[in-house]
Amino acid sequence: MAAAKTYTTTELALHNSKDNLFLSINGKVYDVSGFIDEHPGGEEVLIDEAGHDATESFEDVGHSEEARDIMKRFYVGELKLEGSEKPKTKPTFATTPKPIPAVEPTDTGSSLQYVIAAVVVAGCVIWKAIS
Ligand code: HEM
Repeated sequence: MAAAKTYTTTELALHNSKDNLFLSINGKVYDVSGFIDEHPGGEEVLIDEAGHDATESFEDVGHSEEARDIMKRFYVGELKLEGSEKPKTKPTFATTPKPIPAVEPTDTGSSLQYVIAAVVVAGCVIWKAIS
């Protein structure tokens, strides 16, 4: 089997017309020119993503396993990132980390100490009273 062709984002962007429509999903490049009319989600969404990295929009739709199988038929190569580009892959968690709330020092500890002391004192008093 021939080695997969590698496409830069610039090369990918050249395949942006309806009859020559490439897009990239999770670092792989697909030629979906022949699938536009069959796409259950309609042709518009594919045309909108023509020549682009469509990972986010593809994953946002929540495509089925069947869709991912169909996709393999259109695989033409790998996306090569240029310069400072970051790879787009399926985010399995929120990409913006939530700030971890700072643990504010509370006086819960010291009030608990007062409660324990009060219980001990009360226990002693009761024990004295009944003995
Ligand atoms: C090779 C690429 C793609 C393939 C093989 C593919 C295949 C499919 C299939 C089989 C479905 C039917 C539902 C399912 O089985 O999940 C579907 C629905 C859909 N697809 Fe795609 N798709 C591709 C790319 C995209 C892209 C890039 C978008 C961009 C937004 C997109 C948007 C949608 C939408 C909006 C639906 C309709 C979902 C619904 O009605 O619930 N698809 N696609």
